[in-house]
Amino acid sequence: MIIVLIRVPIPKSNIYPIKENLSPEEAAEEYEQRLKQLVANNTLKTSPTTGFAKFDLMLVGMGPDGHVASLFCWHFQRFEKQKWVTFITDSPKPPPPRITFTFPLINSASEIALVVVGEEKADAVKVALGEHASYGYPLPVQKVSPEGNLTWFLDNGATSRL
Ligand SMILES: O=C1O[C@H](COP(=O)(O)O)[C@@H](O)[C@H](O)[C@H]1O
Repeated sequence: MIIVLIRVPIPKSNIYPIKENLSPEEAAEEYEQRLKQLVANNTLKTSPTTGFAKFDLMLVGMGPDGHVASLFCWHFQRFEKQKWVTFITDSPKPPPPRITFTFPLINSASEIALVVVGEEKADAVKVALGEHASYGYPLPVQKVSPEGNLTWFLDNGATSRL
């Protein structure tokens, strides 16, 4: 992400990196408070529907297991309803400790671009977008539902099983 950000004219002061010297729990709390400050000083809008911060656009990826952000299938964080930012210490994909936006925050966005590249993600894409495909449980990616448009950007590998 840093590689992307240094190529676009975003002022450094508009980039909010995760504080890596804190524990995951502290870092998640600190990040949530920073977002709330941005709402308080009108830098970020609030969704009138949910009361969570409302980003104009979120760029979201998906793992081969259908996880988005760091919201994984068999982890309770995907069901968080109150917090804006949460943490995980046993992510199945390295690194184990991570912090992540929660679904209520993600889904308060105006627009989401879901960018999925690679054949290893084709099964999860089929479950999310194909007819009658299912693993028998909903994948986190199937819970991505912004207040405005959700647009998928897929390469040939990711669509190979549709
Ligand atoms: O762990 C993660 O993986 C997904 C997918 O990553 P990708 O490099 O295969 O596109 C990513 O979207 C997510 O933000 C990250 O936490």
